[in-house]
Amino acid sequence: MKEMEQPVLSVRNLHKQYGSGCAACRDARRERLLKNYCPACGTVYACQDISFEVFGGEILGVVGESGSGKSTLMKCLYFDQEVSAGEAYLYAYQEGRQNIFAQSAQQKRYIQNHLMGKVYQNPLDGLRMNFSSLGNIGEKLIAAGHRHVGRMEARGRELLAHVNIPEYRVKEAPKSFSGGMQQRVQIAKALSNHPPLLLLDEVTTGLDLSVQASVLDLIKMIQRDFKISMVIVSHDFGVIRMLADRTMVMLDGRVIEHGLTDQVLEDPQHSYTQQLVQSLL
Ligand SMILES: Nc1ncnc2c1ncn2[C@@H]1O[C@H](COP(=O)(O)OP(=O)(O)OP(=O)(O)O)[C@@H](O)[C@H]1O
Repeated sequence: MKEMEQPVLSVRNLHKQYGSGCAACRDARRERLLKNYCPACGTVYACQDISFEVFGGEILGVVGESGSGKSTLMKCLYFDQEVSAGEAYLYAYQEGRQNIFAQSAQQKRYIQNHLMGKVYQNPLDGLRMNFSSLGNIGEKLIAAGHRHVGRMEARGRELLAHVNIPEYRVKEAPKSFSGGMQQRVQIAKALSNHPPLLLLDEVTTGLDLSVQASVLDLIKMIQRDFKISMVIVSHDFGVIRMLADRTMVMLDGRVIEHGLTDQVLEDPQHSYTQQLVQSLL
């Protein structure tokens, strides 16, 4: 019998709140929230009880309006923020037997440096603007324990060529690049250690439409060439439709719908998803 495929990432009951809560909003009293916000104490319930899996080579899209909790979810997954509760398992880490949220700071750094890549909406968060593009990739390789300068440079050149940075510009710093080129360097950097999982947070937001299209094409090409699993967050269902195999719709910190992207598009169940799909027509 064929063994069940193990998920690359499995997230269970992830919860993130900003604030300690009060008698009016704790436990089962969440119906008293205004969207994700407790008017009595100001606590924000940014992510509530989020569970999902990502399988080998697939793209999971996360779509939702501003403030629905998408970026918080990504920050928690990449340890940019501590979760308030919940568990996550990466198959590449101890064969998925250890909750990565419960690991030491050192182990979390190991996971960040070897097993995950993240591409931020704002290139300032993912790149050192004054380092050369090759230097940015070198930094990530050094953090993962590489020391051989020649091999690191060769890897950097190979990756930058893959994301279409011209060979003659690889020693330039990203600060002199266009927004689209900066995102390409971020993607190359995130890929440098062959991570099994890539997290992309609103990576095309703010780019011109034609530049957006070229970055989306690049993401599709990377998935095809490297068979890498991805979680892609966007407020734009058009982006998710183009890239994601499965889609999770978030509203007010909760997942309100989850399914194959085609299914969600053809037969949206929740009224909010219906509005999102309508807006695409
Ligand atoms: N550091 C923080 N302190 C308090 N509340 C926060 C903090 N960061 C985010 N929030 C709140 O958490 C909620 C979710 O924010 P988040 O940035 O995850 O949403 P989003 O769906 O990514 O939206 P956007 O695309 O606009 O960033 C929002 O209500 C936001 O105000």
